[in-house]
Amino acid sequence: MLKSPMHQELLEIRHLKYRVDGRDLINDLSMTIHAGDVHALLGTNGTGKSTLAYLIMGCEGYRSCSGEIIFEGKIINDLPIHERARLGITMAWQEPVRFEGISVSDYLSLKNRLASSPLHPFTPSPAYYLEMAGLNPELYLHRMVDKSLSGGERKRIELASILALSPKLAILDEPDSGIDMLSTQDIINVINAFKENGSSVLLITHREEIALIADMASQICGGKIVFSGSPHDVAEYYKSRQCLVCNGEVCRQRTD
Ligand SMILES: Nc1ncnc2c1ncn2[C@@H]1O[C@H](COP(=O)(O)OP(=O)(O)OP(=O)(O)O)[C@@H](O)[C@H]1O
Repeated sequence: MLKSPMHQELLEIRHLKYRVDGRDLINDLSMTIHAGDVHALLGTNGTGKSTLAYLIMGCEGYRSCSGEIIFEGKIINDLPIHERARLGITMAWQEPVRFEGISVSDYLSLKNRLASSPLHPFTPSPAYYLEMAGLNPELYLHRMVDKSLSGGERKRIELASILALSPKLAILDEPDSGIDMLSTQDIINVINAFKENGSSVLLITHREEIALIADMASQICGGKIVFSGSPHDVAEYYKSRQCLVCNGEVCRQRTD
């Protein structure tokens, strides 16, 4: 899969709307992610971050939206999830998937798209991906992907597997959620590894210290992007928000 030239628009979302039971979960949302960038999406609970991720990925039940989702210049609204994956969009779920009956090493080898490319000068091993995700390969390569792994360990293995896929766009939905032992530095290492791999990242988080490692950031509120800019500016804006559970009204008044 050829990488996009750096800094061209990789993903453009134009006037996206997604309505459930008479409520706009995503409300006229527009944003752009440039090739090679880590773009942080900051927002409090229930503001539509995961919904946006599912819409970009084209998950079941999330395809009847209006507006445009454009990937590398092509409107992908009508494409099912597997075709979007084939284009190079991949997502790490908030709650990682469990693949039982397979070793961690085999699981990461299956996902290692670079290993099947004879053109790639350096094929990272499963051990490399595990280390990038903060797990000691000696302790984990031969473990089985089953219930004996803790939630945090599964999440790290999931992140390692997304890295191995080397996607054009990795959507990381709260990579730090539910795993207090996944330190900020570990997350920074993983994000940097994505960048080194040439992947762009949509980094979903509600922690401004995580957003600060991005190249660009946007704040989502009430299903709408209310502010985009440098991670520092967006983090400052986010810290000064006046609502705990945000429906977008207060933020929209600030930007109108
Ligand atoms: N299928 C659905 N039907 C009705 N409401 C939904 C549905 N999916 C999501 N919602 C609601 O839409 C809002 C946005 O949900 P979403 O999961 O996108 O929030 P989030 O920003 O990812 O929140 P968190 O930080 O808590 O994960 C929430 O109020 C949620 O309850």
